[in-house]
Amino acid sequence: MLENLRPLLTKILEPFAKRMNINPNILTLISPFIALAAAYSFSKHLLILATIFILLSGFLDVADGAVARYHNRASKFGAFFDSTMDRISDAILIIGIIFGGYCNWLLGILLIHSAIMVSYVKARSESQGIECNTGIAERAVRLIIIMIGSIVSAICNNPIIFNYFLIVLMILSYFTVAQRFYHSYKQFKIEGNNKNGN
Ligand SMILES: CC(C)CCC[C@@H](C)CCC[C@@H](C)CCC[C@@H](C)CCOC[C@@H](COP(=O)(O)O[C@@H]1[C@H](O)[C@H](OP(=O)(O)O)[C@@H](O)[C@H](O)[C@H]1O)OCC[C@H](C)CCC[C@H](C)CCC[C@H](C)CCCC(C)C
Ligand SMILES: Nc1ccn([C@@H]2O[C@H](COP(=O)(O)O)[C@@H](O)[C@H]2O)c(=O)n1
Ligand SMILES: [Mg+2]
Ligand SMILES: [Mg+2]
Repeated sequence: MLENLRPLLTKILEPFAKRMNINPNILTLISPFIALAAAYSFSKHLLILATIFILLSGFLDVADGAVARYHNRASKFGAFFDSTMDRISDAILIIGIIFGGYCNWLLGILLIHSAIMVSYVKARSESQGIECNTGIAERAVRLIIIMIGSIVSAICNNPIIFNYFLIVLMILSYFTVAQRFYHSYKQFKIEGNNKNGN
């Protein structure tokens, strides 16, 4: 959904990437620790601070790729490491939200499950050679929903508002799983038909 913004983002991040001639894996590794700070902030009901940490963690997630590409350091391990750290960050954030009491354990489990399923379906599809960059609630969108929910809830001083945003997040995440599954199903079918000469 936000993939169209990538060229613009690459341009914006260029001056940063130019100056940061370091191993991009360092940025990738720092990101989950910042997510941990966000989770701790959620557990202490510091919603605005948590949002700032999510923004910073998300920034590192876009910066690692930008640095890797700018300095020709992009690697297959880097892509794998980036994706793995993102899954860890996703779970850490939700655990902090559960500890903060912004959702019950069932919604929390479903949020973690749906977030992991979104990228699992993509990863399995891509492992079979099918590109799967589709679906409404990719990671950036999921983080933005959490940030907006957190900020609105802080401004209105009403934790229930955050809970409503989390319910929407869970629904959109499972919807994305279905979108990616259907997309892959169609591609596998086309591939099968081509092989059979239909
Ligand atoms: C607060 C300050 C101290 C520091 C802040 C720095 C500022 C300069 C702000 C920077 C803003 C901005 C650049 C930060 C964006 C944050 C975040 C919302 C974006 C996170 O992007 C994730 C990224 C993931 O891509 P990646 O390839 O690394 O990882 C893939 C991912 O894990 C996939 O998972 P899934 O399938 O999607 O679930 C895996 O499958 C892949 O394998 C894996 O590779 O995505 C980047 C895509 C987009 C192009 C990003 C567009 C971002 C927009 C421009 C964001 C605008 C954000 C606004 C600033 C948000 C404001 C909200 C407000 C605070 C309420
Ligand atoms: N440590 C890393 C992180 C990322 N990459 C490369 O960037 C791609 C992801 O780009 P984002 O802008 O979305 O972060 C990833 O697929 C890798 O090619 C890397 O090499 N090393
Ligand atoms: Mg990244
Ligand atoms: Mg990432």
